[in-house]
Amino acid sequence: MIQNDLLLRAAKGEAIERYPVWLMRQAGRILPEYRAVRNSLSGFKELVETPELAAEVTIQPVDLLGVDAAIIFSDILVVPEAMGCEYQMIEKKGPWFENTVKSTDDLVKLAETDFDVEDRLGYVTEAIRITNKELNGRVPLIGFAGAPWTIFCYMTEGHGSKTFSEARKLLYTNPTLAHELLQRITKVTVSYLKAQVAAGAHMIQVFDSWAGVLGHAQYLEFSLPYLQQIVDAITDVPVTLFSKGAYTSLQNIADLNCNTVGLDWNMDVKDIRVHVGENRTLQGNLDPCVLYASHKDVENLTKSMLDTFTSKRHIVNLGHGVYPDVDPEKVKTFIKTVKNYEIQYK
Ligand SMILES: Cc1c2[nH]c(c1CCC(=O)O)Cc1[nH]c(c(CCC(=O)O)c1C)Cc1[nH]c(c(CCC(=O)O)c1C)Cc1[nH]c(c(C)c1CCC(=O)O)C2
Repeated sequence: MIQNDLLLRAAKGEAIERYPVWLMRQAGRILPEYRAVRNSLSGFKELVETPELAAEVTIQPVDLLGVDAAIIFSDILVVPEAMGCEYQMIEKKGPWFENTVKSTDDLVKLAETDFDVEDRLGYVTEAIRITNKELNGRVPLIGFAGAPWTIFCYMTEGHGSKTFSEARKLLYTNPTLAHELLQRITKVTVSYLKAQVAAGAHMIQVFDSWAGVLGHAQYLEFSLPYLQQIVDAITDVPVTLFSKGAYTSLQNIADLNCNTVGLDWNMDVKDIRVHVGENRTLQGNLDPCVLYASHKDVENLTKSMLDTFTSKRHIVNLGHGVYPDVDPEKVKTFIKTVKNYEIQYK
């Protein structure tokens, strides 16, 4: 039994007393308590791969910030790694893959997709089990994975990019290879997410962080069918699809069998509600930069966002992950404002 199950009720469209609130990338980054754990280790990956410590930093924002959900501390890049593309997390630079997939030869060198997820990613499911034991039902625990398109971006490009032109190049020069790789990623992602649910994740979020580099037709061809396979396979818990920058495909995303659609801060909540209707919960979407403003402005701008909601079907969040140098006190003001806001749509 979960004591505070607001998040799950909001995702399913059930009655709520107030809007639930959590932050993407709340585990880590902004908390000095996170950095203390992180700095005692050799690096980010050691933290990700040590279940007791991953559980500890997962729970920190619940204790210190008062969010209505925990999200398991891990990374979307554990999936390509399990498939045979090892990554390094380079300080101040981000992810780096020594081996990328650019040809059929590269594809055949990858691991078979029918490996046992517990074998290669058991540290994540173990972290989920430990977290739930320690949370003791206080709030739900969110599991997650990258969308196949976003994982494809890292596996082909090898690192972050503004344009992901290497990834997009493949869509034109070798679409067959692209689809093969996307299908492989999808297969592993489905097994991985099922393992997270079996271990105790109460909800799943799929991050399509690089949706915005694709045009509408390409999104429909290279991302949406794979998201569809995922939502159709994860049936036991609510699923959120967050496709950053996918303005022109939002209706198609909402038409998939998901519970919640994540919105980035450029998306207009009112407008999207008109198009999506009452059958989906919307998550988001305060500009993460609002948290650099004064406490008074954080409060006012959060209230202004809440005033645009015309439904109970909302989960409050930022429009993307919280930025690393944000003052945790501003995050607390954001959370407090949401908690004190009187909801009109019960
Ligand atoms: C694109 C992406 C990645 N990882 C993730 C995404 C999708 C979300 C998004 O769009 O922001 C998802 C992610 N990464 C991390 C989480 C933990 C849970 C949470 O708090 O939300 C989650 C959900 C931890 C992390 N992942 C990373 C850190 C920082 C590393 C550190 O502590 O040294 C954390 C806490 C590193 C990471 N991991 C990634 C990058 C580009 C980087 C480097 C830059 C950055 O910090 O964002 C890939």
